[in-house]
Amino acid sequence: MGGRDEKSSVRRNRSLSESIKGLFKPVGIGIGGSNGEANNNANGPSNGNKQNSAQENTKAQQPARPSEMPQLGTKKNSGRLGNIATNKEAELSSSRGAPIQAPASPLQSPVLQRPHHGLPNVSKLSITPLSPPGSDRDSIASEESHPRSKKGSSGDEGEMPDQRKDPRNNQKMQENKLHTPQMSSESQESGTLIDSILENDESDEHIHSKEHSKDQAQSGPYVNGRRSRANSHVGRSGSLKRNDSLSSNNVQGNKDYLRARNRADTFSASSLPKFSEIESKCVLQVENFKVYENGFHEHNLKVSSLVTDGNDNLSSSDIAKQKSSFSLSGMFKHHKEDSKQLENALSLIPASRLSLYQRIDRSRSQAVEDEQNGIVGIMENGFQADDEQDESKPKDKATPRIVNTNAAVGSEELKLINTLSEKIHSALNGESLKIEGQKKDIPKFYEQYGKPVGLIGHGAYGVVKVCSRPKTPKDIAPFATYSSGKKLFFAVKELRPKANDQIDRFSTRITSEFIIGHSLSHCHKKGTKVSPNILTIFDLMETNDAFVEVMEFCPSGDLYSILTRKSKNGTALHPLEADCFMKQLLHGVQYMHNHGVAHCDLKPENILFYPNGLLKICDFGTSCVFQTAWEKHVHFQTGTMGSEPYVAPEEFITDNEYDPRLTDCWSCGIVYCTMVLDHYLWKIALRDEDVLYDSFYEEMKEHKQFYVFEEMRHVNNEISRLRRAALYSILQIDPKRRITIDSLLQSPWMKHTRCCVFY
Ligand SMILES: Nc1ncnc2c1ncn2[C@@H]1O[C@H](COP(=O)(O)OP(=O)(O)OP(=O)(O)O)[C@@H](O)[C@H]1O
Repeated sequence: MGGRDEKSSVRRNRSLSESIKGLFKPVGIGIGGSNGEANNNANGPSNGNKQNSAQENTKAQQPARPSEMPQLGTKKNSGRLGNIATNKEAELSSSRGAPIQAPASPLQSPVLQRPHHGLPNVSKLSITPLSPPGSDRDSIASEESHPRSKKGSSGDEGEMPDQRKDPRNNQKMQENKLHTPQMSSESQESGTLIDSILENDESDEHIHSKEHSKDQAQSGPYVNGRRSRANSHVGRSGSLKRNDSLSSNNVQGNKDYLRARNRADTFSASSLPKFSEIESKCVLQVENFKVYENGFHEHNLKVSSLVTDGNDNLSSSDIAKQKSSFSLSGMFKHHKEDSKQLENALSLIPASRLSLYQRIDRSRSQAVEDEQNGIVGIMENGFQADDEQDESKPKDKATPRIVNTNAAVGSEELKLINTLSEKIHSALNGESLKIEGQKKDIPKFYEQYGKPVGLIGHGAYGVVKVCSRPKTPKDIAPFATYSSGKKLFFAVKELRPKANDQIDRFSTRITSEFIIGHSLSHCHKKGTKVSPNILTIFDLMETNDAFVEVMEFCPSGDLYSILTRKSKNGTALHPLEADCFMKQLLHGVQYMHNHGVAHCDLKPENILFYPNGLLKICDFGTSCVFQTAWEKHVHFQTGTMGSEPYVAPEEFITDNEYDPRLTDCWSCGIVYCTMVLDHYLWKIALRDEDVLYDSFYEEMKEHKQFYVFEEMRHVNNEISRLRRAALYSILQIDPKRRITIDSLLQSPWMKHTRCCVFY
């Protein structure tokens, strides 16, 4: 493993600009660069473009955010390279004797004890300040109700019996107040019901029966546990329920639900079905997360607070007032100053006879047909004659031959990149934007996206505002953004160069962010659908003094805020809720990978939510294109990308070429652990720098186990086991041994996971 020196050489092999370098005829200053290289490589750029673009894009070089929403105080530095949230407040509170908010290791088996002697207080990795000593933690986190501390619990029998019986361990637990994803007795009991419910998931029938017979052969306690639960399931109310959870009513309930549930391909972002409409009893409730007798669940995430109502001059006390009094109805008021600024915004996307989406669709469909018919007009230089019907285009241009019709970056995106790059450079050089026919044809900003109604957050390049407009007859459900009543909402992110930004770097950053996000949320060939888990990017526009990116609005904000809010109440996410999020995350990442793009900065801050639990991956500013439409092979990366706690170990090795899909997979694993543990696993996956990671490394090497994973509890033994096995395969230090996203989605754990979106 590399040391710190290696890490400091933060760079990236192939940013978007590098990926496409030379593939398309430059328009002067565009990202396209020289086409000389491209002519030598019909299949796209070589893997040798290592020189520069990492520094352009890596977040390591971004200063901390100018300001943050008050409740995100600790977010400011969280997870940014070189700027980790060690969380002074957490240290402070732990030194005051606050409960340790971490998987301390009181229950580890003797064989696991040695490696983590002398570990620092893991609470330093907390993502939020700890609760004050003696604070009332949620039942799920309560050590008293921990199944393993409960005499006669049917919890994890057969897994770690010695530990559970050891009174010293129980005492230590009392001292440490474990704050890991332990299940309360109630949850655990509900888990027994959930256990039987999960067995009846039609889609998992085969897997389950396989697992089940294996289980019968291997694990007596689990089978016995199920038998012993046969007639008594205790719900939240404590009332006894008969074990006929799949009575005819419930079966009908399931069918209704399945009918109403979002299929990924007929998906409506606006609303998941209301469970109250379905006849099924709630058997588990943790805050707003409810699990029903028919096995499905409901999230009800809180709607984020607006930081201001659009007037940027509000003081922090005003902000606090705003926050507490915020409701979605407050978003219906428009704010004059912002309206003026945005009213004159002009889209940088070129107007054309055909809409961009139509053209992208056409070019992809044409490529598929050509491929099927064996027709590829390859020119001498290996490029394909460009015979599209865009009349405005000079006839002598050629595009490379498309070999991968799934790729997010194809010829239309290349054209757009060059156009945008040119326009951004012109704008930054003070030249006014020239858009043909802009006055007549192009709808004004507020007609398209409405007027500003508030400010949702601050990013590294400016604020994020919320705009809303009334729905029109042209807006047909499912809407591509959040809708409430008669309104549609959009998130509008300002992008302003920072004082020390070079034009090229800024231009590359926003072009990457926009093009990758935009193409991912629109690219699909005939017969395939866009993933519901990728944030839709609508537009990139220029105002008088900034660029603005118009996006789908996610009213429940990001996962980081959700976790920090939860942490304040002393809870992590319920494992069933976290599993649902994980499945959605993996589907989103799988979609990206299928389209030749790796995210490279997956972390809670880049995962947004709808109140119904629908997850959206956002922030493609550091994503890399590992395969364009002209490339058959995956290009590997070098250099470190992303935010330290989520970065895979192989990224820190100097000049090591790694598969960005596997590093994304590692980050997903860390994100999952953060959701259920409520703290980072480690600050950085470098043995020299992080004793926690070192401990993980040693344990995995010597015992093929990690005490944190061994102690994690799910709703029952079987799911604990399946999840643990999956976590080991995700967090494989050697990427060659790491599971792929595709295989992970096929793993028994994910197959058993009920998810809000039906893929
Ligand atoms: N589409 C959206 N819907 C709802 N909230 C959003 C949306 N986009 C951003 N936000 C919120 O706005 C805040 C700032 O977001 P932004 O992406 O600008 O921050 P950032 O992480 O610094 O971005 P970047 O890394 O691209 O500079 C975050 O709290 C985020 O949750």
